[in-house]
Amino acid sequence: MPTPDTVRGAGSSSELSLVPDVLAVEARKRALRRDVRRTRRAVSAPDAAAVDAAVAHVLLDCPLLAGARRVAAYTSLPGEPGTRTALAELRRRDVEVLLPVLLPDGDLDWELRPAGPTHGPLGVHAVASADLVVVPALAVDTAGRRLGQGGGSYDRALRRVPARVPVVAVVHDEELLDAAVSPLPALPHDRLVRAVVTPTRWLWLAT
Ligand SMILES: Nc1nc2c(c(=O)[nH]1)N(C=O)[C@@H](CNc1ccc(C(=O)N[C@@H](CCC(=O)O)C(=O)O)cc1)CN2
Ligand SMILES: Nc1ncnc2c1ncn2[C@@H]1O[C@H](COP(=O)(O)OP(=O)(O)OP(=O)(O)O)[C@@H](O)[C@H]1O
Repeated sequence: MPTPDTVRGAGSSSELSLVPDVLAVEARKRALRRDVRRTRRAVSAPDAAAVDAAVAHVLLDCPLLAGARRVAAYTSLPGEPGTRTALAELRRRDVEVLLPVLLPDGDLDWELRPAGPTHGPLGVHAVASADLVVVPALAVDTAGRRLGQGGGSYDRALRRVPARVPVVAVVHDEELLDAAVSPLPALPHDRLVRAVVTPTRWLWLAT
């Protein structure tokens, strides 16, 4: 699959000439984030509650979760497809849930819910102990590219996740883009996600 938006990283012989490309990719990411945030602000409270329930239904029914004992996830923020029902159901099923704690440098520490024998943050590498990692995104394309909030937090966290552990992003249906038609802009540091969950379906991505 062509990836015209993927820019080669440091070490390339034409590194300097790529700087404007990097700036252009970052500008395209910013514009896309602005568009998605604007659309997300328009979601009504009743719709958000229905989406929260629908996400739980899709996520908990999908084979990604089968057998998982520890899941890294997140508590949804306003506008994001809700994760509250799914988190409550995971706890009801006695699945351990790791939740992110944003560090001052943008990296992510992790807390266990319910708390384990040791309370408090477990360290940035705790995400490696999950059987499944559920990540927020503003958009995802079918090649697995993910557009996040722009802090680079999950790019760092996902580097620590073993390759065998599936990473699944949660987006609204219209935020899942066809990579052949509208590929998301991406840079070398961007980590791909393996699957996506929307309020209506889940699917593996071409990674
Ligand atoms: N639910 C959730 N938790 C998360 C993330 C996330 O994207 N979603 N993160 C992902 O890394 C980390 C926290 N980073 C975040 C960074 C920015 C925003 C945010 O709400 N940004 C504003 C826009 C700010 C701006 O314009 O610059 C917004 O969305 O309106 C949220 C989380 C860890 N926890
Ligand atoms: N491994 C890393 N270490 C330090 N900084 C990084 C790392 N990966 C990415 N960054 C930086 O984070 C910034 C934002 O990256 P990017 O636009 O990909 O964020 P994002 O994936 O959309 O956000 P998030 O993961 O927080 O939701 C970039 O300036 C990038 O250089």
